[in-house]
Amino acid sequence: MNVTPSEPADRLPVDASARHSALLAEEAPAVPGPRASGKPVPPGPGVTVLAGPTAVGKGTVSAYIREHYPEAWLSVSATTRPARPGEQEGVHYFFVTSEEFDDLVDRDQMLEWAVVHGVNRYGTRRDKVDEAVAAGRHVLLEIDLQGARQVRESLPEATFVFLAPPSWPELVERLIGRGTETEAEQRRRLETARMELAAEPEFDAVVVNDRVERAASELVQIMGLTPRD
Ligand SMILES: Nc1nc2c(ncn2[C@@H]2O[C@H](COP(=O)(O)OP(=O)(O)O)[C@@H](O)[C@H]2O)c(=O)[nH]1
Ligand SMILES: Nc1ncnc2c1ncn2[C@@H]1O[C@H](COP(=O)(O)OP(=O)(O)O)[C@@H](O)[C@H]1O
Repeated sequence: MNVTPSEPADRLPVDASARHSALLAEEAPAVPGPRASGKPVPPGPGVTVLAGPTAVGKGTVSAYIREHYPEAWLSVSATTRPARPGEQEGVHYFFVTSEEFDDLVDRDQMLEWAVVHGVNRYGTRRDKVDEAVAAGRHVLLEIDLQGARQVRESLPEATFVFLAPPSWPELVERLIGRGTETEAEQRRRLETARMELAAEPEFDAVVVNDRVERAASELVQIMGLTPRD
């Protein structure tokens, strides 16, 4: 008798909507609600750190601020990841080789740096931030949680803002909707996101990214700038 062996369920091909439902069906972690900063709004220029789980919209909110609030100074990170189509050197990132990144670290030029999502290194150039603060700018660093923790060690006076999703299902939707990661990578990032959400109490304030303009307006207010609604 010729019997076709059945495949284990986890190797069966599943369509995208089934994968989507599977990711959404997993137990949702607690998602923090809005929390005002306990710290007073800085009277002058200073550094604000924006962190939060993958796909919450950190890049989107930062891009909105770059476009609509030219008075804010957004740090441009150095990264070893290759540029994506449309990304410009010095605008989105400083794209450097692994050797160049090592050199920046060895010369203590990095305010903070981290391996993000297990592959590439990202870091903030200390000299650029110092220059911007000295020039009286309100500085925004959009970095990951490991980097935020390092900045808290070296610049405890900075303001630390956690960007939270409106809900866990919405975060899953944004990650899937962005469509830039494989399913395995999405799963890995969602596991990391669970840990990142648990770090919320380390931050001075929580801004919920429900609508980009609203979240940006709340963030610039925390930075000491005047929001435009
Ligand atoms: N620690 C640290 N993290 C950074 C820095 N720049 C970007 N990141 C983080 O790196 C991650 C990857 O960013 P990106 O390359 O734009 O990829 P994408 O978010 O997956 O589209 C995000 O979580 C950023 O917050 C940095 O200078 N330092
Ligand atoms: N307030 C929002 N409402 C709906 N979708 C959003 C919002 N903010 C961001 N997004 C979408 O969510 C996805 C992830 O945003 P992105 O900025 O890439 O996240 P992060 O930089 O935190 O990884 C993108 O497709 C983006 O267009």
